[in-house]
Amino acid sequence: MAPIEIEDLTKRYGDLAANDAVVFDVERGEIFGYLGPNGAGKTTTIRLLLGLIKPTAGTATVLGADIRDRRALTGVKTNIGYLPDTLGFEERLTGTQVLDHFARMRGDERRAELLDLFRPPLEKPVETYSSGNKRMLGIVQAFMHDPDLVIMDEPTSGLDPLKQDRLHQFLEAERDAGTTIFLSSHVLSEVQRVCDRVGIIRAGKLIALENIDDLLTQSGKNVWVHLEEPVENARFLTDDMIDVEVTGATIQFTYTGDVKTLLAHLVQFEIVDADIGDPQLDDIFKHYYGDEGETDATNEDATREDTTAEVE
Ligand SMILES: Nc1ncnc2c1ncn2[C@@H]1O[C@H](COP(=O)(O)OP(=O)(O)OP(=O)(O)O)[C@@H](O)[C@H]1O
Repeated sequence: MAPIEIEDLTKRYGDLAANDAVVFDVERGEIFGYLGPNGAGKTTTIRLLLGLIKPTAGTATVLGADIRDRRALTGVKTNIGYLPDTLGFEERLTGTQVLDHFARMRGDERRAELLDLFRPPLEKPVETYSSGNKRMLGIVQAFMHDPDLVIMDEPTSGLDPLKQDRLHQFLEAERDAGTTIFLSSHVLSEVQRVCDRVGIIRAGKLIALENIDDLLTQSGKNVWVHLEEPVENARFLTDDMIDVEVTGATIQFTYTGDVKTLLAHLVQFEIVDADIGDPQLDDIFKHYYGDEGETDATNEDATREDTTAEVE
C-alpha cells in the first residue's frame, strides 16, 4: 500500500470546491511535489490528510489509516512529520521547550543531528525568532522522530537561498534513505530540483500528475527566433507551435513536434538569431494556468472552519 492514497477527495466550503474529487497516490521513497498558485487547494488537501478538517466526500489513507477514522489516524501520526505553512508554535516557549513538547508526543531520536544541521536558536522565546529561524525549528520538529512520511506545506518559504539549499540536499538524502516526502510549493525551481513526481492542482481539481522528467520532455521545446524582418504569421506559424508570442520580428513559442521538422521549416526564413531549449517547469505551469497563474482569492470571505495548524 502506498504511504498516501487519495480517492475522490472532496472538500466544499459552501459553493466552493476547495478540493474536487482529487485522486492520486504518493509512492514510498519519493519526493512528491504538489503545485498550484495561491488558493488552488494545496493546503486543503494537506489538512484533510492530517485529519485537521473532514472531507465532504471521498477519502484517503495515510500510512494505511483512513483519514475519516480518527483513532487509526492518531495511531499513525507518531510516524508522520508535518511542517505546516503557518507554524503554530506556542510563542512564549523557547525552541528547546517547543521541541520537548513534540518529543513527549512522538520521540526525538534525531534531535541532536538535526539541530546540528539546521541550527535554530534554542534558548530564546519563539516569538523573537525570524521567520526563517522559526521554519528551521519547524523542520527539526518535523523530522526529529525519524518518521516514514513527512508532509510539508511550502517548506522553504522565508528561507534564504543557502538555507533552501541545505534543506533541498537534506530532503534528497532522506528520500534516498527511504523516507516519503510530500511537499506543496509554488516555488517551481524548487520542485523541479528536488521532486520526482508532481501533481498540479487548479481550482480544486488535479489537472496533471506526472514524473517530472516526463513532464519536461513531453512538453516540447522552448523556441526563440529573431528574424531579419517581420513575416506574416500565416507563413511562419505551424500547428506544432503553441503558446506563441510574436513581437515584431521576434517569435517565441513552444514546439511540440519533431525538432528536425522545425529546423527544416526555419531555414526558409532569414534568421538573425535563434535558441531552442528544454522548457522549465515554470513554462509548463504557465501553459496549464495561462493568465490565471495569479489566482484566485475566491471565497476568502467565507467563514473559516478551522485554523489549527499543528498536528495533534
Ligand atoms: N476554512 C475555510 N473556509 C472557507 N474557505 C476556505 C477555507 N479554507 C480554504 N478555503 C478556500 O479554499 C480554496 C483553497 O484554499 P487553500 O488554502 O487550500 O489553497 P492553497 O493552494 O493552499 O493556497 P496558498 O498557496 O495560498 O496557501 C481557497 O479559495 C480558499 O479561500
